[in-house]
Amino acid sequence: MEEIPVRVAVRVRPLLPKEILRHQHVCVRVVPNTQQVIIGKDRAFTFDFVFGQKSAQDQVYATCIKPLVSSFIEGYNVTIFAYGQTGSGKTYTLGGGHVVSTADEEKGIIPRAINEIFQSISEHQNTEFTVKVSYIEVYKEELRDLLGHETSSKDIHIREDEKGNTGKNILYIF
Ligand SMILES: Nc1ncnc2c1ncn2[C@@H]1O[C@H](COP(=O)(O)OP(=O)(O)OP(=O)(O)O)[C@@H](O)[C@H]1O
Repeated sequence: MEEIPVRVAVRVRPLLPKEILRHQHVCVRVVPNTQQVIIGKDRAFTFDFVFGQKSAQDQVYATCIKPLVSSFIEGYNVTIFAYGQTGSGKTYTLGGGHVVSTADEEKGIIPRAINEIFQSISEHQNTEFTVKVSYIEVYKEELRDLLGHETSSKDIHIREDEKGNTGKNILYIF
């Protein structure tokens, strides 16, 4: 992947059944064969990646996440985050919801990336790996450990070290 530090992907989600029942309509149009969306009649915006209503989870993963996971496996720091108003599809795209019961093709970024990381680990028999995971919710300035409900929010700290890495004093869950 080309050396661009930040890339932005936009994904348009389909209308939900309740929105169809209320006769709501989609106001964003993806221009075919471009990375452009048009809002309303003529307000065009260009992004690094654009995914339309019919885009599949594997398409999103293969296009903009897989190359980052490969870089991560090679030792680079990588951040992927979803941003958008409530109900816009962040959880769906990240696939952090009911992962265990989700059909394979519906799985989002997190389970796909985890699979790929462990697949890569299993292919490197002579190397020792340590995988640490933390899953923290930040809500109204409060931190919550989503993997350990008994952890008090007071015991979780986000700190930055001299190299700008966060996580050194953050709570790790093994
Ligand atoms: N690409 C998609 N295809 C089909 N359904 C989708 C898609 N994106 C989102 N949805 C559905 O839209 C609804 C809202 O999505 P989701 O819960 O992911 O939003 P969110 O941005 O995480 O919201 P919040 O910020 O409130 O947690 C869910 O029912 C989800 O299944």
